[in-house]
Amino acid sequence: MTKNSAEGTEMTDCFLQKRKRILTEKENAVCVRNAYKQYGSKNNLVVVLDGLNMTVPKGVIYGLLGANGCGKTTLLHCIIGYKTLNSGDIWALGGPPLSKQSGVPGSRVGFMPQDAALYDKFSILETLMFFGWISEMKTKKIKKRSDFLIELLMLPDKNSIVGELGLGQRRRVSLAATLIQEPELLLLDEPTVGLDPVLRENIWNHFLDLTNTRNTTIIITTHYIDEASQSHMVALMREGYLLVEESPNALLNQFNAQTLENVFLQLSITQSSRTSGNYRVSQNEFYVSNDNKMTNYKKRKQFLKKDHVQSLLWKNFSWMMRNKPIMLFCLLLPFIQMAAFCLSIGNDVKNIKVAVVNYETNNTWQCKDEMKCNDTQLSCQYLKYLEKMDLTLVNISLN
Ligand SMILES: Nc1ncnc2c1ncn2[C@@H]1O[C@H](COP(=O)(O)OP(=O)(O)OP(=O)(O)O)[C@@H](O)[C@H]1O
Repeated sequence: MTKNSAEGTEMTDCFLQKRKRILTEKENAVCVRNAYKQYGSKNNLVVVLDGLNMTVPKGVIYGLLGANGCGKTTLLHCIIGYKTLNSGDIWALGGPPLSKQSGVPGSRVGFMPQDAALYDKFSILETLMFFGWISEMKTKKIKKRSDFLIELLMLPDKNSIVGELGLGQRRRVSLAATLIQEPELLLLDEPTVGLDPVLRENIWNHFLDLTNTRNTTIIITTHYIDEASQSHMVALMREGYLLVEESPNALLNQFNAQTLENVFLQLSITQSSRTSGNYRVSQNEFYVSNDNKMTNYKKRKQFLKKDHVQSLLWKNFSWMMRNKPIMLFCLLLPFIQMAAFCLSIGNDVKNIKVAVVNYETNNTWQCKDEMKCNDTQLSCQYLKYLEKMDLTLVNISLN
């Protein structure tokens, strides 16, 4: 356990108790009940979530631990609505999985995926501007917060191009993009993997600050047990469900252990020795009734949002400014096409014989030299016009 967490364990427990007391069913940030998720078909079936229950009260850091491939990412994807459960229920911020909540604006949720999903051509600042705008933030606030996050996450110059950054730096930019909007709920998939210890400490202090000052809820997946011990709640995921979901201090007391690693070892051994997978250390105290499921689900989906359109236009514009030759070609292409068309097949025909059958003048083709306003032999006009072009008119009779 780090110095920070050791000092804060008692405070953390008080903090958690206080949160629990004031919680009502509706106030949980995330609730998962009997979640079942499988991949593949009969011959190649992988059960990733197997009756998983999870309760995340508002305003806590929830550390989700588990071995590689145990299903942490899948669980986060189901909470944000990117993937759907085969069975079971999920409530997030009082409604269904987040992407299915029409009324949940971007500023309420931040998700940092495991792979930094960033636009390579943007600079760091442009990336943060883009994510800020699509979360409906004001430009001035984005700039201020960008400066803070660039310093906090020890990022290189704000004008550095994302595509030219190292993998670790790109992940930090991705974290900054998630944090820029100060959302109500943060879901972070291994945000600190491979980071310098000092930087990890800074980031965790910021997380603690967010929960204290803004009541932000943070679900964070990690492989580092010492890191997770700084959370207000930790959960250990194994074989498709959570073996435990408690505050670190309560677990240490309950298992009479010195470290969380010991607790998890005991739990894993106990689980392995049981034939059935029904052992659960803690039961979820904050059950949410079905009535809440549709909360926030009534507003109609907005098809076009001004901020989204602005962000996308800006993204494409800045791409064009960086690729001037391609932009010029795109702008000139219609003119080039028009010119090519006119030069190749759009010219007037010349030096060909044109057969004329003119019933208006009874094929005599004796047009008056001067036409008057009330003359009806308009064909004469047209034939005279044709004669002026380099055409040879031949009068023929069809009789
Ligand atoms: N789209 C998919 N199709 C088939 N199997 C998948 C798919 N996505 C994930 N899996 C499998 O589901 C299991 C859980 O994957 P998941 O990425 O959720 O685990 P994880 O705990 O996040 O792993 P890690 O810590 O390595 O990121 C793995 O065995 C993985 O191979």
